Amino acid sequence: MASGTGDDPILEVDRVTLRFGGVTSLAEVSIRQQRGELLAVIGPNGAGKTSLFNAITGVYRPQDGDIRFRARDQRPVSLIGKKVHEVTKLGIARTFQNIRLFAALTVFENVKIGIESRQRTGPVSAMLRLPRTLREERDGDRLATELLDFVGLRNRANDLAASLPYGAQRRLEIARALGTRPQLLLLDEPAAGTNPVEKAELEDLIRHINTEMGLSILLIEHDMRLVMSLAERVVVLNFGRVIAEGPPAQVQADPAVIEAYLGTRAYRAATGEEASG
Ligand SMILES: Nc1ncnc2c1ncn2[C@@H]1O[C@H](COP(=O)(O)OP(=O)(O)OP(=O)(O)O)[C@@H](O)[C@H]1O
Repeated sequence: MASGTGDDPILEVDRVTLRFGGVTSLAEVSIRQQRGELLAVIGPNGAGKTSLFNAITGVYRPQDGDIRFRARDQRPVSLIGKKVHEVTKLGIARTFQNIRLFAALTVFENVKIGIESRQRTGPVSAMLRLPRTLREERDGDRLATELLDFVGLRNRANDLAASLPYGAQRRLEIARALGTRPQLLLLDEPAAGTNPVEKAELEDLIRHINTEMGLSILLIEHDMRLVMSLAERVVVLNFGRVIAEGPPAQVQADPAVIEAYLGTRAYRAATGEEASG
């Protein structure tokens, strides 16, 4: 759901280089995402996809380059040197490749944690239960219920997060991320480990977040069918470099991409070839 025809980037990754000792996980990576766009980042294992998310969200600080985020009606802000919670406050949320939920808390409480990370009340006013605290709490409860409704988990609100089936845990993680009221949502392999039914539900959910909520989405996903069906544009990383970008069909037919993927599980899944080694 790219917004109009004008150039209105929400995220600009500008020649970013990230190294760990001798390993270069991102090499002069440049990516420009338009507001409202559902952009996928693909690439073989170790290509640098999660490193890119970690660089955007303040987990890692790149040695070179800049990353700029522009919230609606705001000036661009550099994310370099920002802490994880500062990046969240600016309007960027993420989910993780390996689900990170509070297993011993309820479904509702998990979403409330996301919401409270953006609320303004400090510990003192929370303790004194000042009017603003009470109002924020009511608003937070309402938003949590709406989000659980949106991801189809309202009837599981009081269950422990750990008791949910795997696909539902993935949807809960997305609800928690949405609780921070992001403008840009980073999804790191949201369908990993899910069965075909759960995958179809996640596909619908991701599409709705993009079209109904109007959020920009940056999606890392190994499932090519999902990428091809959801993404408007695809960026391909290999050994930390961007080797191709464009509409899904064009990227899929790109010889450099085919070569990078040849023999990998993702390629076989995409082409329907049998796993022959
Ligand atoms: N904290 C770290 N310390 C050292 N090397 C790292 C670190 N994080 C990432 N790397 C290296 O950076 C490279 C890119 O890794 P990254 O996890 O970003 O790839 P990926 O594309 O997300 O892979 P996958 O699809 O397997 O998740 C790899 O060589 C990895 O070993």
